[in-house]
Amino acid sequence: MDLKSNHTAPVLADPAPISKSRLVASSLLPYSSPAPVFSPNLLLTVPRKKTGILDDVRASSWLDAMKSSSPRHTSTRDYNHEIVSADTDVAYRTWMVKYPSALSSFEQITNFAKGKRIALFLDYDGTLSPIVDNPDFAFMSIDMRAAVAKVAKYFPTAIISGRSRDKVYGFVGLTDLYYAGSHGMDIMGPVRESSDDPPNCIRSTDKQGKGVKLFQPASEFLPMIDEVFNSLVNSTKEIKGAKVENNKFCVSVHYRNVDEKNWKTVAQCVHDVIRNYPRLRLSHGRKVLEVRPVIDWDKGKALTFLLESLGLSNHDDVLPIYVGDDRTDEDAFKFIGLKTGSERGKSGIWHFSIIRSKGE
Ligand SMILES: O=P(O)(O)OC[C@H]1O[C@H](O[C@H]2O[C@H](CO)[C@@H](O)[C@H](O)[C@H]2O)[C@H](O)[C@@H](O)[C@@H]1O
Repeated sequence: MDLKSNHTAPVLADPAPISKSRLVASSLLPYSSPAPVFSPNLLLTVPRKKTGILDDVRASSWLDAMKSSSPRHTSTRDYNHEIVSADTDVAYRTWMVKYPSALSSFEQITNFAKGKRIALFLDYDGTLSPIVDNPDFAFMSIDMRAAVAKVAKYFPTAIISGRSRDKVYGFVGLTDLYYAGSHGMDIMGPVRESSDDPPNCIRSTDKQGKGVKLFQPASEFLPMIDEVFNSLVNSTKEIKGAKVENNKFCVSVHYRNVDEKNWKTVAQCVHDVIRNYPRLRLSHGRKVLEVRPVIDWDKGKALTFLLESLGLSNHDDVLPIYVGDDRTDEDAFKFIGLKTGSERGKSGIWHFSIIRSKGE
């Protein structure tokens, strides 16, 4: 990997699929076989409806989804060696074989990256910051900020978060990065004179006065999202521990601090509000229900948009890397897996094992 080159990278993400621990996978394929094959199905384990509207919160799949999107930690490992406890199930072991540790495979990954232009895409919560009880206090460490600042000197680097863009920028505070908030529905990216801008894309300047492209494909949903946010704040106000967060183009309803016996009530509140909005859908995150517009846009599409804006799309020598830990990150993994697969006839995923506290 040429650290002096000004561009590109492998994709690291955290699907936390069938496992009970946080994982980070990379869609890089090691040179050697057996090649881990990217399997989107493996990563998508929570039942979802196409419309996103839940028909019946009493259905067991609903609470199952809430529980499985917040897996409990049962295994122990360190950063260099996989140490799997006795209760780790077969599916998890199989997964680990298919998607080996990125840290143990680091040489393979750097070999793969040699001569390539890397673009780095990072999720925020659970990836750059630890998962904490209060979403307002999910600060990244000084070391993490320094590491991100350093890598951004060598490679174009973007954060793609479920948070509002302003909020995630407030947490990260680095000016050399690009930021996409609201699960990619609010992108501030680089301007490339030769590219055609899609509708909803405007040229603007950032806080430093630098020319930027602002792309908000769900802008028409702003009033609806505000309305839904207010309704959800109101309907959940009696539920102890529930917290509703306005992420501009989507709304998060947190149940991390709600007693599990009241999760159904949270679900019912969300259901009762969004049943009146057929153009909104629901997705699951870590102990959070996310209400978002039904548009064909996600973190994978945001990654594609940013690559294009950087002038790095459709180049064989470009290696995008995505690091993430949540279900919404799977859209980005999927894009990178498919891209890598179709362009190189193969694809690869690695994971990072990160010690996670119980119930995180
Ligand atoms: O795409 P991300 O940057 O990972 O954002 C996804 C959601 O992250 C935040 O919630 C999660 O982290 C909180 C702080 O650690 C934690 O309290 C919560 O339980 C997690 O779900 C954020 O608050 C959400 O708005 C984001 O959508």
